[in-house]
Amino acid sequence: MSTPNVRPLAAGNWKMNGSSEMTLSLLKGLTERLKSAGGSLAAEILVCPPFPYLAAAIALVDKDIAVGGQDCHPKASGAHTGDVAAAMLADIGCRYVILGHSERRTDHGESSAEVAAKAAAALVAKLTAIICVGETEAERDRGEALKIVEKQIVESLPPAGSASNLVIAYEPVWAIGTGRTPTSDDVAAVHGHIRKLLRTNLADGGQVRILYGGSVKPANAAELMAIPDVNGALVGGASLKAEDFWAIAEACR
Ligand SMILES: O=C(CO)COP(=O)(O)O
Repeated sequence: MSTPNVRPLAAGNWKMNGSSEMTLSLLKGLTERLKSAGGSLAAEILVCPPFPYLAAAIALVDKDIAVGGQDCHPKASGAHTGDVAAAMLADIGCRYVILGHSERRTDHGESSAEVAAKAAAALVAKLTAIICVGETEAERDRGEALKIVEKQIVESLPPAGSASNLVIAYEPVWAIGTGRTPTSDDVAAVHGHIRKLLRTNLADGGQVRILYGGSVKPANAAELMAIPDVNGALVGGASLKAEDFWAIAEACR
């Protein structure tokens, strides 16, 4: 549900999916829908393709659709084979970067301290950092969801974070790609807790956008977006189809 003075964000995380052809057809589909809708939606739209397709994506969209990376390195440059600096993302026209996704925490052993360092680098490069947090199924079953999310938030926040350069995404690990979602009450409890933490830790924490992610589909988007302190969605699978992602973006209001 809307938080005063906060524009929702509909963000598509393509993960390791896509091709040149798919980038072209998906972004054509989104820009055409946006044009038909009069040029803008209640929500800001963001797409985060894999690194090889970022430049093509930026060339295809006009400024009403933002493009972001899925990771960056904490250092500005140097001997880090395979990594990408935040300034490089900004240099080609990215405005956002997703950090600390649970798949990176698992696949690459990323700690919250590393996520905080990456977020600090993103802010220096004038990118908005989308910091992902979320509990595993075992942690939820043990009643530790709020505790885990709190620890991740507190440890991942960069010192200079503010509502203008920070977004938090709550993504329960067990809801990602599974078709399962928490109950509205459970989402409300976690988002409410995150809001409290943000208010405590940041001067304008009441204005930071908090996204929900994990099996968001056109069929459940409106219900999820109506929950207090849900200010948009971070969408995986359903962001790979223009029709589905558009329907979700329209529900982010
Ligand atoms: O991980 C996610 C987005 O970052 C969510 O993925 P799904 O929407 O495929 O569940």
